[in-house]
Amino acid sequence: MISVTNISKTFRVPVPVEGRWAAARALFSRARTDKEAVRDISFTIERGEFVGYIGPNGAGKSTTIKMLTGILHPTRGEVRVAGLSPHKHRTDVARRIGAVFGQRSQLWWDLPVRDSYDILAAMYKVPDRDKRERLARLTELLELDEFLLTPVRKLSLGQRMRADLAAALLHAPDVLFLDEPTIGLDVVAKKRIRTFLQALNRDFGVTVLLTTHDMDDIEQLCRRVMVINRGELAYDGSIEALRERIGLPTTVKVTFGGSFSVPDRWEEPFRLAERGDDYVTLECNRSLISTMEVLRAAGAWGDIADVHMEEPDFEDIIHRIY
Ligand SMILES: Nc1ncnc2c1ncn2[C@@H]1O[C@H](COP(=O)(O)OP(=O)(O)OP(=O)(O)O)[C@@H](O)[C@H]1O
Repeated sequence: MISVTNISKTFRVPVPVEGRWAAARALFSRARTDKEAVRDISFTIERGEFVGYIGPNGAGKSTTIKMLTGILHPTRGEVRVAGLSPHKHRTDVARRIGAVFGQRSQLWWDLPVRDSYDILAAMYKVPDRDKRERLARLTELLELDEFLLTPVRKLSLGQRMRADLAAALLHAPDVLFLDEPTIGLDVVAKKRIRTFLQALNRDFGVTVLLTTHDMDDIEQLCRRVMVINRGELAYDGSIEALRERIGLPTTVKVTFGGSFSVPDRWEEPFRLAERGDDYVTLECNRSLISTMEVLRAAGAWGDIADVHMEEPDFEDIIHRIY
């Protein structure tokens, strides 16, 4: 559905000026230099995938999305969305894709939400019947009823995000690009958006590329994650494989029913992290040993009453990569 081959994007930017009166001198300086915002990135995304695209501020995420949507043209390399070049076939590609930029609405600020949908449907040449059917379905799924007649500027952030999602889906795109769709939302509103996105991907087969700084978004929604750092693709694969690659330990807390004794040494590759009155906390790398094997070993130390397992926090993993 999306194929990206060795794309790079270079911007001409003013040369940074240092020293006395730097700001004033920068204002009048004509010196320019090249800044490579995206460097030699390649990936493919199949139809129906839900992929997370993450990276620190300034890593090149938005620049990539802009090249995928045809807003920017790569300096080098090739982009194909549904077999088409977003730059050369911008209108055709626009019909196949939807985009939501959390920081900025594509709705008309002073108009009631429903009027924006009428304008967008006309722009995308959505037949009247399709528009009515889709809007009815989206209204139900996103609970738009309560504010369809309200001007966009009066909506809460959560309502606006739902309204924007519906706007991006009115022309039934195959691919949805989401840039921070849950930014600034409270827990309940985030959950609502995530549930909707899950259903959209699962039930309607929409391919989703999600950019976010919210690691819970990624963990709950994406099977695959791509990490970009300083313009380069640093990782592309599953969250589980990323956990294993970084090698942060899985923690297993074993509580014993009665007395227990910890031997001085054992064969299996796990370590004792903590010992309490009635429990031990063990750390292991699950690519080296299964939890069952850890428990089998700990079972020889006493009667196990309870087991609690914790995977390494995704946030910690990301910090390691950045
Ligand atoms: N139009 C532009 N002209 C010059 N430099 C740009 C332009 N757009 C982006 N850049 C630079 O390219 C780099 C990548 O920016 P980009 O917006 O793609 O990052 P990002 O990963 O989306 O960051 P964030 O998480 O902060 O949104 C940054 O150093 C940015 O300053």
